[in-house]
Amino acid sequence: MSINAIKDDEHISTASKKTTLLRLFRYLLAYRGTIALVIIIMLITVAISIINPLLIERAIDVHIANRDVKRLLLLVGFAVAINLLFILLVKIRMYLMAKMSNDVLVRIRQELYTHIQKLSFNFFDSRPTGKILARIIGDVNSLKDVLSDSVTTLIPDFVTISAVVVIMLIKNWKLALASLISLPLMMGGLWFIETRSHQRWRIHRKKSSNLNAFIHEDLSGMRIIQSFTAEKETEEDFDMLLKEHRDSFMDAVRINDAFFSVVDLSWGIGTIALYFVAIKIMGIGTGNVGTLISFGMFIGMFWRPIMNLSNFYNKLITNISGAERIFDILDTKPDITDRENVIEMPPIKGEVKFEHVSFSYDGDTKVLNDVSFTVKPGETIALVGPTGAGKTTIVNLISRFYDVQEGNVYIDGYNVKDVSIESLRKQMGIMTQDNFLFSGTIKDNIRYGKLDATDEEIIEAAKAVNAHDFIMKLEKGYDTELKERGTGLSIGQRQLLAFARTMVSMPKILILDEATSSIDTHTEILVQKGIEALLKGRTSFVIAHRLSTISKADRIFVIDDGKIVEEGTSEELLAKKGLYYNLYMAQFKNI
Ligand SMILES: Nc1ncnc2c1ncn2[C@@H]1O[C@H](COP(=O)(O)OP(=O)(O)OP(=O)(O)O)[C@@H](O)[C@H]1O
Repeated sequence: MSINAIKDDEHISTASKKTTLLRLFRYLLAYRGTIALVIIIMLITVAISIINPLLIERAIDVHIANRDVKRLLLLVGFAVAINLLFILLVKIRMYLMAKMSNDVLVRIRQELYTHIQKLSFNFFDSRPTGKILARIIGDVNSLKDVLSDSVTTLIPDFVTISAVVVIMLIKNWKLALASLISLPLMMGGLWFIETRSHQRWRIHRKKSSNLNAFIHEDLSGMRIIQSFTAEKETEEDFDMLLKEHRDSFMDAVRINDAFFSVVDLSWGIGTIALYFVAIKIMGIGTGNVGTLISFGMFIGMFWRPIMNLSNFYNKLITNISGAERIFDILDTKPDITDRENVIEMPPIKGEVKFEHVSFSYDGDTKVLNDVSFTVKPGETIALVGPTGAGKTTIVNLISRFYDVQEGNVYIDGYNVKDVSIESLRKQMGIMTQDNFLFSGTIKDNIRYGKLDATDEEIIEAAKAVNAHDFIMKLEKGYDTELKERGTGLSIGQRQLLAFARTMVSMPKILILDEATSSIDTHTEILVQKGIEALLKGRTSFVIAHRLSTISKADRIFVIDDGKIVEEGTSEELLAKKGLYYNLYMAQFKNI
């Protein structure tokens, strides 16, 4: 199943509901202290609410019946005091619960984020970003109520229900049974609804994810959409996804609404049964009307928590698919991981060797086919070739973003699979065409290359790649805040910043996918010089588009159809009159 499409529903590996729930509640274990405190508070509040009807019964049947005003006033005073305590305790409980459930959400979100960062390119190749975002933000949010309600509802309401049932049975078992007569009806009803509801909420979450992915892509590509005046087409897609989202919601919510009707109905039947048995069968009269009133209150105290529990159950069903989706990501293993007992790559010189490397992205089509080469430390290699030839794939394998299926990749004689990924990538500088700039200052963006770089190192790196002058012309220099993705800067300026970022990390091996976009001549010269500064003294692989880079390279690899078909300096290759000559003539003859 394709998951690399916005309109396709994701495939989620679904564990049983019980497993998902247990896993979710395991997060609460870290908060045992808070939970214990909340339970104590709840027990006190439950006790207070159970005492209330007993106080009323006593007030009516004893003190009012005996016209004992003094005792009645004492009783009222006691009732006010315990109910004020009740209000205070509820407030404390709400604070504790809100804090705990938020902390758990933060933890889950952090776990997800850290895990996603470890996932391989393969994971990102196959999913629109919006769908990943939907899980980190939306699905995690959906757990908030479930987590807090599980403590505030589950435990105390079970305690209340059990206590009320025991008291009712002790006081009058016939009335108790009459009140609870509709319990089987409710349970059957809820089971019937639940089996149908869960599936529908699962579908709804997938539709939300699709919509999210679409909006994310649409906003990221807004410039393109507007420049191609494709607003109408995207609007149609949006409408379609919105309709699916709405329909799936209506579908799910329709059946959920029945939840409360079932509980209401059962409550009503229980109340009618109570009064019917009490008055018609047992003939309870005016003498012990207090018992009847307190039973009426107990019935409420029995059904209200049942209502709460069904409400919780309802939320659980609505949101458990969110938890399933989160655990689905947490259970996704990165394809590229450190083997057991990997060693740390020592500081390298920069020799790169491919030995009979073949590679396929999908396990079917070979994108690289028996590629072998050795590059000496400090050499600059230009990779050229038609589009789709396999240039990017070669450089992706050097940094081990994917694992080769056949053959081996060695750096300084170390197989890249035998060293830790971190120690390998730390010594490489990778610059793609998308010079991604983050929101933050210019300084922060350059420092990204080496997190502990001093301001001096940053300025030195910027000077080396010719970025310093334009930075100093900005209003706040290195402290200028960049807008998202550096939209306030020109393309050339963004490139220079990306150069500085790589420069500061001082990599031994540099991988550069040279940008093709045309920039003004002045910046072009700066960029050109920036590239030269970057390449100096390190092994470099440049997917080269500029003639100047190509002609200055020590060697050129001409890639075609997953193979190195020609290799040599520009002059040597031109003399051969092969593929390079043709590419060169097609691209540069007018320069
Ligand atoms: N993530 C991927 N999943 C599946 N196939 C891919 C992936 N990336 C690239 N390919 C395929 O592998 C082949 C080589 O792609 P690659 O990006 O290495 O070519 P390239 O020479 O760098 O092309 P260009 O000059 O256009 O960037 C292409 O046929 C491409 O469609």
